[in-house]
Amino acid sequence: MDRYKIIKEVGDGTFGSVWRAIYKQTGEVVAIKQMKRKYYSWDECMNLREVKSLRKMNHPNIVKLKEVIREHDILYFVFEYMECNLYQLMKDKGKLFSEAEVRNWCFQIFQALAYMHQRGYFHRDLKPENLLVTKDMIKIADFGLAREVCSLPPYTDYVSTRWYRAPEVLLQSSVYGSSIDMWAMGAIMAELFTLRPLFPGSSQADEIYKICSVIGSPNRNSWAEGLELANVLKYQFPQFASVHLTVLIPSASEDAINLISSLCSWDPHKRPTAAEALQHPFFQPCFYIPPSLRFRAAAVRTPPSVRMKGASDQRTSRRYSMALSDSKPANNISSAKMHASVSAGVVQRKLEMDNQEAGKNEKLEKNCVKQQKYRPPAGNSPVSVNLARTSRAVLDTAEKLAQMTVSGRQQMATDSVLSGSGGRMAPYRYSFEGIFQATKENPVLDISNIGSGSLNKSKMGLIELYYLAKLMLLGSRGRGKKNCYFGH
Ligand SMILES: Nc1ncnc2c1ncn2[C@@H]1O[C@H](COP(=O)(O)OP(=O)(O)OP(=O)(O)O)[C@@H](O)[C@H]1O
Repeated sequence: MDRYKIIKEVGDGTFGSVWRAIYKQTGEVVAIKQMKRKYYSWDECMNLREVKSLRKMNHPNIVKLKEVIREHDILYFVFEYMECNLYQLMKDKGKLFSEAEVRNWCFQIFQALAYMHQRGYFHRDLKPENLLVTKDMIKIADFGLAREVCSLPPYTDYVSTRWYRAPEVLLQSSVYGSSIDMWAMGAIMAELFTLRPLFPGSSQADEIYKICSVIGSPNRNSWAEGLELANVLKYQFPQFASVHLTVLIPSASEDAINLISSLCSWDPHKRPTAAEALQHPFFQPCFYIPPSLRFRAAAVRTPPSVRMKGASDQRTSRRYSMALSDSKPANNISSAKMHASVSAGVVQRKLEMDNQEAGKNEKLEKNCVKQQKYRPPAGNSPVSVNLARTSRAVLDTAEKLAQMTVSGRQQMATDSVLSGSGGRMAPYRYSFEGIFQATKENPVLDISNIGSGSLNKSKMGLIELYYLAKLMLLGSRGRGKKNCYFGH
């Protein structure tokens, strides 16, 4: 730990306290989570869900675990540092977020969830406090409760914070799955619009009561399994008719309301998966750039303007991956608080984020995918099939278009023709302020902000115009098909 300079505490959770720190050698800012209980062996640490799941995740919207350190039986996780959590952001916000902001965040989170769920994990404790934000970027953190989809039920341990807890978990089902994350996302999305929790239950029973009072009590049609679960518990749902969510979330568009309603469906099978949610009309203005292109884009150039100072890349994290030292303690460290500089002691550190793990992961993913029931992305309506096709076409076209623009971009990078920021080029990063909300790490392209005055054509290269025109064309094709998704 003496390699880090501890700056200040930035969070205190159930299992650990989190500190902002600086990696002395490079000046990189990191977050160090000091676990509250002691760990007497490495095996114990490596068996932790947080370690097991996070070491397999490599996604721009999942907070990166850079290093694991055990020193004097105290366990530290070193993460990439994020400025604040979504709860803090909501708390400090004087006015409501714009729909574009909500969309941008949710799009990123659904991408991370799609990645995670596909790889056989679900988070189980999604809440605003576990969504970390730096500028336009949002990342999922706290994998303390993450579980493998393939791990065998029954799941009997405590999961999720009450306000975001899915009804099947409230009713003590032991066979829930990744759709509990989707429920939580519905509640979080609604909260982003209103800055108030949608189901602020004061107890387990009150939580169900609050849910009934918003989405209406379940019946045989909406959730037959739920009635059975309630029956087992001898629980009777309070009787409520549903309230139209527009009444509770007046600032949200019809598309947003439609997505929140499907996410907050009683029946877990009726909730969209993360991959399906990404194709919802609410995200129509967002544009997803496939990971293959992100890699190429990153290889071209990374403008300093969008890169966190000292933020590490994978190469940096791999540098620590082999290290595993074991020496005698020199000083004892207080388990209560970390000090500005910690002396060297029994140090064991490890980080696993290599391709071998990724390989293993693919296998797991395949197995999991096999076991999952196939569900068509958007019901069986021809409209939804069209939508799915349109989205696929958008992706394909994006890939082709971006391939076309790679060389052009590279060439122009040298003469700054396209630069919107003093000669700094941003391949695939669309540096035109107010138009594109995209970063290398999370290239979400939001064209919803394009307005008459927002384009500075003099700064815009032909390639951008072509790309933009294509996007708008593709985007407009889907219009008029809204509100038909997920059969609603
Ligand atoms: N990488 C990070 N960068 C900046 N702040 C962070 C980071 N990770 C965590 N935090 C802050 O610390 C808080 C607690 O972290 P975390 O949720 O991981 O701890 P926990 O003990 O598992 O909490 P919980 O009680 O939710 O289980 C977060 O809400 C966040 O504000």
